[in-house]
Amino acid sequence: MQSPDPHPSAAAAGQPGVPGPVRVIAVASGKGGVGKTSVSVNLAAAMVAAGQRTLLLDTDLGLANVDVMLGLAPRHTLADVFADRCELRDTVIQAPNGLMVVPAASGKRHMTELTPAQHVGLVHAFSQLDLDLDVMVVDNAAGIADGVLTFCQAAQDVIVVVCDEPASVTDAYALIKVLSRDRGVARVQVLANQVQDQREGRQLFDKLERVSSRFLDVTLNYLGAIPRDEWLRRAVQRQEPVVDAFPSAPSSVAFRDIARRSRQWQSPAGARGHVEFFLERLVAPARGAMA
Ligand SMILES: Nc1ncnc2c1ncn2[C@@H]1O[C@H](COP(=O)(O)OP(=O)(O)OP(=O)(O)O)[C@@H](O)[C@H]1O
Repeated sequence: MQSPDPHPSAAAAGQPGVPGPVRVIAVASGKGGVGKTSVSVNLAAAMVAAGQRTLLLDTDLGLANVDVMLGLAPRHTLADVFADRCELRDTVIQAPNGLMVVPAASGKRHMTELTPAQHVGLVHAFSQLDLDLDVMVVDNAAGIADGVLTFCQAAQDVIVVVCDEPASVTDAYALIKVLSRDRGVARVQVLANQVQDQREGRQLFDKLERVSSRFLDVTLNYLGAIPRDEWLRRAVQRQEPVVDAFPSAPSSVAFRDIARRSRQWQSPAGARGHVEFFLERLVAPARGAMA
């Protein structure tokens, strides 16, 4: 990977041939296995189906599985970019449904944590990517590692996926707490996954909301719920998004509804809504960490 460009955000919206506003949505969960990657893949696929040019970025260098879920066989991954074996643009692959994907690499234990220099390098690499995008969905690793927090802090919106297990709720709260206290994140979207019914989703949100409003200075929005759905499991087996494989499945209907509503989110005050905003916010904590 090349050294950072001193002017990484030369692109300005409105100029001919220059990418316009890109909404960056980070998906995180605290606890692993709650369905974060399923949510990232299907939300991104639903956005593509709605006509939005969407890139799905897998940042889980330890247990990456976006490519597996989509049946892709990447030649290069994010891990190759960090090892100077290729450029970021070489990693971008297109899924059959038109979704653009930057895959990570599975099993690189030594790479699970990005160093501040790697963050800066990634920022530089993104600034060189000449893609016309409306949305970038960032699938994060489970947990509250620095890299996860940095990606969430840099995005305009953070979706925290939670399911009805005590550890999921506790870990989601821990994630929201560090995002709010240490990273200044003021708003978090909560998505309940694998619910039996709508009431269960709302109850999960209420639990989180009660404790957050008492102890934290953060606004939680209830994004909705994805039902526990056998069709989603079948789609995972087929290595396809459920929204494409089984469009009328209950989970597909829920994903499309959430994708539609996410288009109506207001940008937080001060956010310019461009990919440069994401890049600058990624690079800022990295510079701080190096100082
Ligand atoms: N709404 C759902 N209905 C039925 N099964 C689901 C649902 N969401 C996720 N699953 C199943 O749960 C399993 C874990 O999902 P997924 O890999 O998306 O979780 P994750 O949170 O990304 O895990 P990790 O933290 O390991 O990356 C998958 O096998 C998937 O089939």
